[in-house]
Amino acid sequence: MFREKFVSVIIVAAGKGTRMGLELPKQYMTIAGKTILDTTLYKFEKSNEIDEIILVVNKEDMEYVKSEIAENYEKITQVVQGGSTRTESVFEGIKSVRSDCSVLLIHDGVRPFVSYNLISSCVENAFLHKACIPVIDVIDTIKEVSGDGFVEKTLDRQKLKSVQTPQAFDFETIKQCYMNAITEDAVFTDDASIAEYYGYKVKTIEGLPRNLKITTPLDLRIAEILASVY
Ligand SMILES: Nc1ccn([C@@H]2O[C@H](COP(=O)(O)OP(=O)(O)OP(=O)(O)O)[C@@H](O)[C@H]2O)c(=O)n1
Ligand SMILES: C[C@](O)(CO)[C@H](O)COP(=O)(O)O
Repeated sequence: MFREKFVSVIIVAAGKGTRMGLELPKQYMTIAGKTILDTTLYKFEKSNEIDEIILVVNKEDMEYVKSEIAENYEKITQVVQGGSTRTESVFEGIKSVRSDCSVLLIHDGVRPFVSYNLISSCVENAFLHKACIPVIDVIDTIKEVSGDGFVEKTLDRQKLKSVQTPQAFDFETIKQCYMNAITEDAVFTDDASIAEYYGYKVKTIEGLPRNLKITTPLDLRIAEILASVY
C-alpha cells in the first residue's frame, strides 16, 4: 500500500561508546558471530519497507566500513562521516538522503533487535501522521532529584514513556526541522524532540522491550541472550 513512495533510513553509528568503557566502539563488537552494526543493518536490508540505507560512521572508521561492511548490503547508497553529537551525525545523514524520499526513518546502529513489524508500523504511521516514534512503558518509579541529591518530586508514571528508534518522519518536515535546529544552542537527545520543538505533533506507537539500545556492559550481556532468540 505504501510501496510506491520512497523510504530511506539513516543508521547512526558514529558514537564512541563512552559508557561501554572499552576501546572498540560498541557498534563493532561481535555478538553471536556478527557485529552489532551488521545485525542492525541486516534488519533494514531485509525489510520490504526500506529502499535505501544511509550509514553514518566516524571518520577513522570510514575505510574499514566501506570495504568490510557496506559492500555486503545492496541498499546502502552512502557511507557518510558523522559529527561530534548524535544530532550532528543525523544531520550529516540527512544531507545525503535522496531528494525524492517521502518518509525517513532514523535508527541507532546499536539497536540490533528491532523487528520487521516495528519498521513497518513506523513507516505506516509516518505516512499517516508525519512523525512517529516507538515507546514502551516505564517500569521504575521516576523522581526528579536536585543537584544536592534530594527528591524534588515524583512524576506520574502513567504519563511517562521510554522512547526508542526507529523514529519516522515525513522527509521534508524533518529535513527542515534539522536545518533550523542545527543552528540552535538547545540540546536534543532524540529526533522527535526536534520536531516537537518546531511545533509538530508526534504520534507514539507501541515499541518493543527487546529493542534495547546497547549502552553499558550489562546491556551487552543482555544482548548476548537476546541474540540467541531474535
Ligand atoms: N556523535 C555521535 C554520537 C552517537 N551516535 C550514534 O547514536 C546512537 C545512540 O548513541 P549512544 O548509544 O549514546 O552511543 P555512543 O555515543 O556511542 O555512546 P556514549 O554516549 O556512551 O559515548 C549510536 O548508534 C551511536 O553510534 C552517532 O552516530 N554520532
Ligand atoms: C534516540 C534515542 O535512542 C531514543 O531513546 C536516545 O535518546 C539516544 O540517546 P543517546 O544520548 O545517544 O544515548
